[in-house]
Amino acid sequence: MDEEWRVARIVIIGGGPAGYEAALAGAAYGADITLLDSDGIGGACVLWDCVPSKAFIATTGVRTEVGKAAELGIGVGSEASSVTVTDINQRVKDLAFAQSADIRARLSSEGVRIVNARGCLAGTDDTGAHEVTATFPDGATETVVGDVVLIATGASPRELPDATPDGDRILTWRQLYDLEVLPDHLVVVGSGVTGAEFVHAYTELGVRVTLVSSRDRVLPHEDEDAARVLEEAFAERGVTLIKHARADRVSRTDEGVVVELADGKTVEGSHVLMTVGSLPNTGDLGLEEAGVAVDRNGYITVDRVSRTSVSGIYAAGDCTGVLLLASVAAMQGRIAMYHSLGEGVSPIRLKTVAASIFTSPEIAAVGVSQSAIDRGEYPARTVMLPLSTNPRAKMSGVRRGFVKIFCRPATGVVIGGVIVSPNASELILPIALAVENKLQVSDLANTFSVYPSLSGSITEAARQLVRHDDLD
Ligand SMILES: Cc1cc2nc3c(=O)[nH]c(=O)nc-3n(C[C@H](O)[C@H](O)[C@H](O)COP(=O)(O)OP(=O)(O)OC[C@H]3O[C@@H](n4cnc5c(N)ncnc54)[C@H](O)[C@@H]3O)c2cc1C
Ligand SMILES: NC(=O)c1ccc[n+]([C@@H]2O[C@H](COP(=O)([O-])OP(=O)(O)OC[C@H]3O[C@@H](n4cnc5c(N)ncnc54)[C@H](O)[C@@H]3O)[C@@H](O)[C@H]2O)c1
Repeated sequence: MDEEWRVARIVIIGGGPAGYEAALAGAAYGADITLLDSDGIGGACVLWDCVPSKAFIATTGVRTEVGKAAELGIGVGSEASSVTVTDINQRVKDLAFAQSADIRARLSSEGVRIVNARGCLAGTDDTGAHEVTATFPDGATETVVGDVVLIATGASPRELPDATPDGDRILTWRQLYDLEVLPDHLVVVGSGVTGAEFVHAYTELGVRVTLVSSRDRVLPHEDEDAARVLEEAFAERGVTLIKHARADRVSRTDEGVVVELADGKTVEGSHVLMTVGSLPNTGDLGLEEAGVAVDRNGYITVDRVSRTSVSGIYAAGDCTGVLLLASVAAMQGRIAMYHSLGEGVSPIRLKTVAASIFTSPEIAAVGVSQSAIDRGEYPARTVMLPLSTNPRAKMSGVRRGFVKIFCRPATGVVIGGVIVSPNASELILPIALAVENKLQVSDLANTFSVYPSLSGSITEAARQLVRHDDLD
């Protein structure tokens, strides 16, 4: 006898990578999916953060490549290449909106119901199913019912109380694409990944940049050797780096802006870009009334299969504060769907996440970090191979960069690595594959790499680890 299964009703709040990837995963299993999004499908990731910043950096990189031509004997220079910032910004915005439209079309074709509304938890009905109030832009409301709710509302730029962005001179990274002229002198406050990427991009366009870092170096959470390489690259491009400097207040002057630091010093510029982190979009979701636990910073507490403290309510992406990356958000969203639909699911493993910083050179890393090894948290053998000896690097005029690989001392199993080079975001994959699949350094070492290639440094680094591996 054929058994009729009731189709699971799933309500997803937020249409970024966490929400839309979950919707696609749920739809593939035949669930009835309603996706509520207030600001555009693709989320902040596609419209304001990841996608536009990477498109902007891809554009600015062209100017740097042109600038390198003279060194290789080609007679053009970056001074000759003019910049029309309004054209660059328009192309970036067009790409972002096109990407958003592609995702919307895909969701619709998979049968996902997309609702342009803000979602808020509104209790349960008689059957125990979760109710969500959808508030439309005109103020009208509708109640949507789900057996399962996924919260995927992302995060927003953190603002300092005395540095309110005005979209003109005091800017968040989401306001950069509306600039009609390039800043004469951009002050970037915050030396995390976002700050570093925009320092890089604007120097590529020839803009004078000052970076205000509250810490003793750029990229305080990343590999120290990689951060040092980036500081050298910044210094070469004339970036003024002010370390141990906390911005307290930013105000407008007749000419531009003045940033007041905690030690009483000031920094003047034409514009300031605030990159001082993000805050989760969890304030107006009815979480407290629903009993959904959040941490002291407002991030929703989840376990490794994206469950919150309330049965049937899941959360994924930046609103959970678990590694703020699009790839992690998407994985958390998919895992939430598989788990809620009773499919086989592996809990998320953060040690296998590969990530990249899109500076020049790029910095990509996966697995255990050098600092964790240095602290004695993981026994490991390590190798760091500079790119300066790589033939392909020499041919392309690449002077900076390295490959690091970390492996277990006895077995040679690869547990992490860092690559600093052009296209490190692409080159990290073999190391990520090795970490994910517990491959040994001998597996990497015995793999043919193309000659000449930058990836040759990965196999060479692995060979150096094999050579010292007495116990295998
Ligand atoms: C400048 C920058 C560059 C980045 N670059 C990269 C990168 O190169 N690679 C990478 O992996 N990650 C990158 N990230 C991180 C990445 O953008 C985030 O991790 C990703 O956006 C998280 O996706 P999400 O789905 O959790 O949230 P979001 O993308 O923020 O989407 C959430 C959506 O939910 C909507 N929403 C909020 N509240 C409600 C509500 N109540 N009802 C309905 N809708 C709601 C929001 O408006 C938004 O549209 C970058 C971040 C920044 C700031
Ligand atoms: N390429 C990528 O994948 C990419 C790009 C951008 C962001 N991201 C993600 O977003 C996350 C957040 O990065 P982020 O850089 O936006 O935020 P962050 O929180 O990592 O860095 C903000 C920095 O600003 C500093 N700061 C805070 N207040 C300050 C003040 N008053 N004065 C001076 N400095 C101050 C902090 O000490 C910190 O170093 C990253 O961890 C990453 O996961 C990823």
